[in-house]
Amino acid sequence: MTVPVLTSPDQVASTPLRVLICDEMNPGDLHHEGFEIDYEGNLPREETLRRLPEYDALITRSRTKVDRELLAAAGERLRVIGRGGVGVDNIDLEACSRRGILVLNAPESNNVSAAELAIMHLLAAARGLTRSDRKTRAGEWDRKFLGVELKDKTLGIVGLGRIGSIVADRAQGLRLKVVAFDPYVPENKFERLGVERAASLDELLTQVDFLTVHTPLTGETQGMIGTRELALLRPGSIVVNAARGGIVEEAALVEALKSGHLFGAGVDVFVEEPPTPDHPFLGAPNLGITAHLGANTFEAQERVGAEIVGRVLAALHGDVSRGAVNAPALDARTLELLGGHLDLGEKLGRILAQLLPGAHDLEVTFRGEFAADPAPIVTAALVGYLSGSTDERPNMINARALAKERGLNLAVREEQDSPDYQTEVVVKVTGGAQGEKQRTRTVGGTVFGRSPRLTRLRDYRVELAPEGFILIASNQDRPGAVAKLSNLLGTWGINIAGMALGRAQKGGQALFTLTLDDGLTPEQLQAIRDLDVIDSAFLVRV
Ligand SMILES: NC(=O)c1ccc[n+]([C@@H]2O[C@H](COP(=O)([O-])OP(=O)(O)OC[C@H]3O[C@@H](n4cnc5c(N)ncnc54)[C@H](O)[C@@H]3O)[C@@H](O)[C@H]2O)c1
Ligand SMILES: O=C(O)[C@H](O)COP(=O)(O)O
Repeated sequence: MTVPVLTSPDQVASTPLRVLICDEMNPGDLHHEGFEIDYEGNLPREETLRRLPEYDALITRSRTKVDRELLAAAGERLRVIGRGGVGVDNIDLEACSRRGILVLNAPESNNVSAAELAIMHLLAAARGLTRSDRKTRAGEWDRKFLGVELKDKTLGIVGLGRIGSIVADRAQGLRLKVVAFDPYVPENKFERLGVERAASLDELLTQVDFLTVHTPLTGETQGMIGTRELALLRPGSIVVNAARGGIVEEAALVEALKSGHLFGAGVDVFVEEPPTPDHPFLGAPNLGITAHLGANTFEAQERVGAEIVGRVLAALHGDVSRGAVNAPALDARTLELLGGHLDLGEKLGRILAQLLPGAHDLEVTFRGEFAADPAPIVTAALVGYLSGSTDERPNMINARALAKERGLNLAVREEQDSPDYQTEVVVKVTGGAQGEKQRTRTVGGTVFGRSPRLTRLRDYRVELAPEGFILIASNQDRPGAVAKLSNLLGTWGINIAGMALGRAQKGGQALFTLTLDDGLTPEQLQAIRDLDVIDSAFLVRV
């Protein structure tokens, strides 16, 4: 795979490349040959916008919103944006990609500090720190308050990534039992960390005394802890959010504190930062607040500065192997030859991520003759399999490294013969706890012209355009099943865009796959599962 060379060596030698750091960090040594780095700390936004056209790269933290306005102000010169930290939700990645701007982050540098802050919030809430501090300052010597011990209690972690894992380790040091919910992480990571795996979020919530969230803010995690979820927690629980504002719904959290259902809470992050003076958090009882300080330690900012400056300078020299968040980068010729297959690989990966997340093995089989080295199709399948579960936005540059970090083993097989199609790509994932029965899921596809087609789902042959929503239903092969299902979809006004039937043998288990123009509500999916002619049904989004 070829990555874009952002700057030719001649250019580097003749004109210094200019980098603007507009947010506060410890940028370390600013003298690097061939570069001019301006560190401005908290540069006012209008100044950033005014000066940006003179720079090749911009380095920010979460304070600076990299939106369309900023990109428009930047003009043509800006080619790299470095985020000194993990979360890139302040950056419009789509707009950056469209303008050909590479976005990098520094996800390794501040995770210890963020994890320690989460533990601090847990302890502070358990012992009523903010309440006692406020009262004592106001002249009230209140020694009646009774806190709770952490020892022998259970901590629930949502998101067992870099920070969640460190929190688990520190919590075990405090003699807490740790249970986590993270469907995207393989079993061996739970085993290595000595953390019990919860099969679902609800299962986690009902068995913990304390809850802390450490996921990125995605469509799936936004509001994932709301009124219903908080009610599932035991009375007297404590909730911590040092990840992103809105993962725990703000109004629901305030309500649960006011009603006394929660003993306390700690937050480091808000939906809108800084919060307005009338924000309901500010009057909520036993709620410890910090001003998005998770990464604010001397140590973290020293590491963040060195890491992001190093990555940005390397990228300006054409090395985008570390920290790339956006921009799949293949040369035009490979894209031309493999384009449809890359799209296919990503779609197969995305389908498998929904059928069997958290796998430990992913195997890709290539059948037939491909117009170019098919290796990038493996990367595309990884992009699809890993997307939606990490802040790092898997792409063609970082997907293999992310897979390695997650303990996802890769295998590739090539078969010369492709009996049914000119080429076929089959992707199989395997997951499950060590010593337990392993589950596998297989999907396959081919390309007609430049359009991907599904050719195989589990052990069944299908032929379907993988688009929109795919309903996968299995039943005993007998008359009437399709009619009952399509009638039901018809009563909900849901249009069937395509359909494929497959069966292992006459009268045996059959699988039908329908592509739908719209999704289904959980109730509609349940109604399908309840049909007497259906054994199981899943909906995947491609
Ligand atoms: N407060 C701060 O200053 C501060 C500092 C650093 C990071 N952060 C935030 O902390 C969060 C975690 O960072 P990280 O570096 O550990 O990220 P990470 O990508 O290493 O880990 C995130 C984990 O969340 C899991 N996940 C994703 N979607 C999920 C879902 N729907 N349900 C359960 N688990 C899910 C992923 O599988 C992954 O293991 C991010 O939101 C980041 O922005 C905050
Ligand atoms: O995502 C992150 O890295 C943290 O939220 C830290 O953000 P900050 O660099 O703006 O403190």
